[in-house]
Amino acid sequence: MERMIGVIGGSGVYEIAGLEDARWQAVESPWGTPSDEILVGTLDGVKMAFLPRHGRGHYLSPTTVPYRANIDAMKRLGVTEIVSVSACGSFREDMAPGDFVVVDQFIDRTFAREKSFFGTGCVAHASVAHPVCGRLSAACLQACRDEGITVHVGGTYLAMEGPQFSTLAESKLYRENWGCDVIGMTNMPEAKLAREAEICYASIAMVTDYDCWHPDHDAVDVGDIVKTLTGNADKARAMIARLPALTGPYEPCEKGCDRALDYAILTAPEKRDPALLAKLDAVAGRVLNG
Ligand SMILES: CSC[C@H]1O[C@H](OP(=O)(O)O)[C@H](O)[C@@H]1O
Ligand SMILES: Nc1ncnc2[nH]cnc12
Repeated sequence: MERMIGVIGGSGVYEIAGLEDARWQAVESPWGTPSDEILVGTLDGVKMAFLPRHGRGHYLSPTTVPYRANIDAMKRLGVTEIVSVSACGSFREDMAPGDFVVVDQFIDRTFAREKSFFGTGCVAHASVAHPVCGRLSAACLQACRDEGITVHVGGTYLAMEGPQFSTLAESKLYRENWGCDVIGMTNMPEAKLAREAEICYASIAMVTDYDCWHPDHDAVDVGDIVKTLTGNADKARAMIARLPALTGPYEPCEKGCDRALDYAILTAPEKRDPALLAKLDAVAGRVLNG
């Protein structure tokens, strides 16, 4: 197996620079059309694949991002690890706009999205107790530090449906009662689907604002967010450029992300739906055909 680092770019991150032999490649998926073509190339001898989550021109909302098609397309390309970079609001005074957070937990409050590749005809229950890959997250942390980025180790990301920002009552609930650190609209179900696809996943949340709980920041303003977003996007691209050198050649995941489906599928072989199995060829081919 060869390492291929996938990067999913969030708001403000619609391309990455410096790839050798770079080309935008269309990838077909039985789960729909991915957000965009995928920019493939090589960086320091490591294969890379970049996908802008909202599409170039930011035409997809957090609800309409085709999360399953995106993860499936990455799997079909041979991506072994996904680094997600996302804009987020902060619930903590010390996580200031411009800071990065290496997310390690999520609370999923999204409700209008398809969240699994599995279902009737092939039921599977993957564990997401530890929803990010510790090894990949450590590499991202190192890359941030090497770039001189102010980075926080660990944080709980509240994934909301959006597209509106939170009410003050919601913001206080997530911060004061639920102990969340940051808030965004896209990392769920992306992280869950990456786990089902047995792809290591790390999330770097880039703080753009203090949401609306902060006494000095009355309401979230997209104009202010965009100002911070541009600087964050530059830092994200610099961080990503350091990853190939830090990760080195492929090795099986010591945390087991690449074996997440080993005991997950419950449906008896004779009860499995051939049409669903065909769609699962990339995501679950290792366990279904192995
Ligand atoms: C730009 S403000 C809200 C928007 O930004 C984040 O997107 P992403 O996670 O893709 O960086 C947030 O989740 C919202 O979709
Ligand atoms: N405050 C916020 N809430 C949800 N998503 C965001 N993305 C950036 N800032 C956000």
